[in-house]
Amino acid sequence: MIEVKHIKKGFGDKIVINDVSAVMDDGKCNLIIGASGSGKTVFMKCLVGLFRPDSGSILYDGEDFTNMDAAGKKEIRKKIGMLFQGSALFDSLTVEKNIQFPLDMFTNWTLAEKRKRVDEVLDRVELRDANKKFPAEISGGMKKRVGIARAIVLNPKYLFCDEPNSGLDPQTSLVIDKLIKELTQEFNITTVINTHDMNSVMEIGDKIIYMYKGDKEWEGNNKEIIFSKNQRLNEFIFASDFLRDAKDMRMLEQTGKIDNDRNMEDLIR
Ligand SMILES: Nc1ncnc2c1ncn2[C@@H]1O[C@H](COP(=O)(O)OP(=O)(O)OP(=O)(O)O)[C@@H](O)[C@H]1O
Repeated sequence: MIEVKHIKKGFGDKIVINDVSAVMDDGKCNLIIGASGSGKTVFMKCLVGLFRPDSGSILYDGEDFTNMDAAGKKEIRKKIGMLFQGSALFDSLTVEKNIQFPLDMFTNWTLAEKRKRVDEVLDRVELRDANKKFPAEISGGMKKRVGIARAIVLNPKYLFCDEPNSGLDPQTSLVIDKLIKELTQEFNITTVINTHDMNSVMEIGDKIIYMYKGDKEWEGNNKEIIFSKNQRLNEFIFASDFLRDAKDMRMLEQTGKIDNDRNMEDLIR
């Protein structure tokens, strides 16, 4: 569990994160959503220690990360996996060397042990036989899988994903979302995801935190979001007429006012 308590972060006299508190749950996909510039990336960077908040604290399973010394922070960082936007693979390294990289950095394992672990995670993300390929030789979806394999190779307790679906088609995005959700549940990882993708919000949003101009404007899950009366959230999520109609239909459906078994042909005839 990650607890965020009253963090503030600004640059010069511009406040970017304004007294935000939140809890990121174990075994859950915790999504941060919000318009461009609302502070999602700065928030995530505060969480992983790339930015130091101006005030407030961040606790990793009860340990105060914000005020730890460098050695303590390094120990927490070893438990963090990161999936970067655009996968951020090393182009000159093969798939297996990319995945092996964190093992080279953080373990004293033998080469045989590292290879075994790389094969295990490649198998888990369903990328068997891709070991010797270079990033340029694989698709965007496969690159994401390699990024995920690298992020989980050290068995992280916490997983951060920055826009995991950027650049992917809707179907591949769903497959990647499903994989992240499965891994989160399987290994009881505290997963934090920055996303703009409304499919992800609806599919894997166990907890959704909506940021608006540096404030936490709304928090809930993918069932509650349909019924939210928060106007800013609704304007953000259901931006088009089509999505507004879809929301209305879903609400009617969930409140039992639409019979799902009705014969649609009768209705439109
Ligand atoms: N290092 C920095 N120095 C100064 N201002 C910054 C810095 N990083 C971010 N900002 C400002 O903080 C605000 C929030 O930026 P942030 O990148 O967190 O937004 P975001 O919600 O992640 O947007 P997007 O969805 O476009 O990635 C922006 O106004 C940005 O210009």
